[in-house]
Formats: sequence, C-alpha cells, structure tokens
Amino acid sequence: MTATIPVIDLAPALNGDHPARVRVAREIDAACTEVGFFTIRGHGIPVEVIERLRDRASQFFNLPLQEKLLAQPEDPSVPRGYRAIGFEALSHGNTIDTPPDLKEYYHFGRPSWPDQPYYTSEQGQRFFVPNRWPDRPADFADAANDYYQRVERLAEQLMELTALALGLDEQFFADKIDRHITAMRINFYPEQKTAPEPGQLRAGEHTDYGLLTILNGENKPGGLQVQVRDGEWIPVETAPDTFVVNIGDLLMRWTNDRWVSNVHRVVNPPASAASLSQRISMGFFHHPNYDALIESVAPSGEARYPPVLSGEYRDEKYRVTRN
Ligand SMILES: O=C(O)CCC(=O)C(=O)O
Ligand SMILES: [Fe+2]
Repeated sequence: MTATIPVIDLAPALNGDHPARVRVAREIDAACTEVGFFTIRGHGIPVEVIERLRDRASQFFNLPLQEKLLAQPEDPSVPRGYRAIGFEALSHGNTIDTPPDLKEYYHFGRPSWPDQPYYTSEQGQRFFVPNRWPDRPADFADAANDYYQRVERLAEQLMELTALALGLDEQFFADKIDRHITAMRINFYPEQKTAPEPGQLRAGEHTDYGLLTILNGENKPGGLQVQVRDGEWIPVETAPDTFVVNIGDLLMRWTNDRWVSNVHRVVNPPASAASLSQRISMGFFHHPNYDALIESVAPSGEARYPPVLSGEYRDEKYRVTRN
C-alpha cells in the first residue's frame, strides 16, 4: 500500500480539554514515527494572512534580477535577504553531491528582540540578525512579520502537543524555545526555460535541521516529495489553507530516533509544463534557543547521538549547504 501523509485537525487540541489534546497528540506521534510529515488544518491562522504574504512574495520574485539583487547581502554568511539561484545546494547538508538548487529565496527572522546580552552579544548576533527588505513591494515586511508572529504562536502550541506525544510534561520544551532562533524562508522556484543539469532539482534531497518545519506550499507541477520507508517518493499535497509540518534533525535526535526527520526534495516540473511552472513555498524553520543542549530524552535507553548545541548545529548546516 502506498503511504500517504496524514491530515490532522488541530482544532480539538487548540480549543478542547485534556483528553482531546491527548487524542491529537497520539495522531502526531503516529505520523512522526511513520513518515515524519503531517498536514494540519484547524490551525486558526486566517487564509488571508497566508495569501497576503504569498502575493507580496510573488510580486517581489517577479521583479527584474538586478532589482532583487539589491536585497542580497554581500557576505554569504549573513542569513537574511534575497539569495539567487546558485547560492545553495540543500543536498550537501546530507553529504550528497548535486548541482545547486533551482530556486531563489528570501530569508528573514523576527523583526526585533530585547536589548539583552543573549541577543546582542557577539554570539547572539550570529542568530539575531536585522531583517533586510526591498523597496518594492512596500508592505512585504508587514505581511512577513504578521505571518511570522502567527506561525510562531502555532509552533509553541505544536511543541506542547509534541511533548505530550512523547510522554513528557507539556511544558518540557518551553524553556528551550522561549528565545528561539527560527528563520523563515520564502522559496521561489522559477519557470524552467532551459533543461536542468543532470542531478539538478528545485531542491535537492535533504532533511531539515531543527524541531518542526511549518510550510505553506503550492500544488504545482514540480512539487514537494518525501521518501517513505520502502524508498518510494510520494507527493506531499499542500492545499492553500493548510500547512505541512515535518520534523527536523534536532527533534529526531531529541527523541533518540523514535521520530524520523525524513528525506524530502522538490522535483522539477515536466518539460511540457516547465516554462509555466512558477512555485512558491513559505517555510518556518522552528529552531530552539541557540544555547539549548539537545540530549536524547525519549524513549529511555542508550543515547544514539552525542549532545549538541542548537546554534552550533544550525551554523554547520548553513556552512555546508552554501554552494
Ligand atoms: O518547497 C517546498 O515545498 C519544500 C522546501 C524545503 O524542503 C526546504 O526549503 O527545506
Ligand atoms: Fe526541507
């Protein structure tokens, strides 16, 4: 039987009593154990918020390249602003050698933070980097900040359910994510006017790095696929008012491999549709406080990974995926 991505309705957990939360947590546990991906509805984020950011992103990415490049930091290690095709190969994070991804992206984080050493020290500045916004469209920043803040709240709620699903206190993760270093990326996969190089994809196969990725995608030719247990690649449907949630490496390590940070990729559109197939996806890469130590907690038994610091893990992944 072909595996499918489970759809989980969050509404009973967000509005309901403890037994309702436990039922939803069980669904999350099953999905993360089996495939590491699930789709959520009933999440409470208005579709207008999603559509507004999608629309502003589309306006930006359809500007001339010269104008977009004004929003590209010169220093390649700055994780903010615009990045053009050729900058990144995600597969390198999993030591697979491919040509660069056929995507552009816009990288941003929270708009502001407290004036405290955790954020402003030399180390803090690696993770709390001022956003960079283009002149056009004028309210791109507003749309992005609104979206970021709403999904940030959703991530907190999902981490409470995650703790419940793992048999931990619901607040287990609270002090590990209260100063999180989450970045968002809006990925733009342009139409393909020339054939890709051998082995070149919109996004090469990879696993994500952090806790949970919360992604709003688009069902277009040349979309997201996840590799299931028997090695088969299956498509991940992404309706406009839902999010795809997948777990990242740090959460997999935290669960001592009970949950799987699964391999996924974005394929090329078929040649017949390639010149018409723009696609946008918007990913919130929830990542713990940079000083959180990730040690396997569940289930008990011998830890399969040495402890790792959240911030170090992210920096190393950014370094190796830069093309
Ligand atoms: O575009 C997508 O649907 C997924 C992109 C992705 O996996 C990523 O940016 O990590
Ligand atoms: Fe990914």
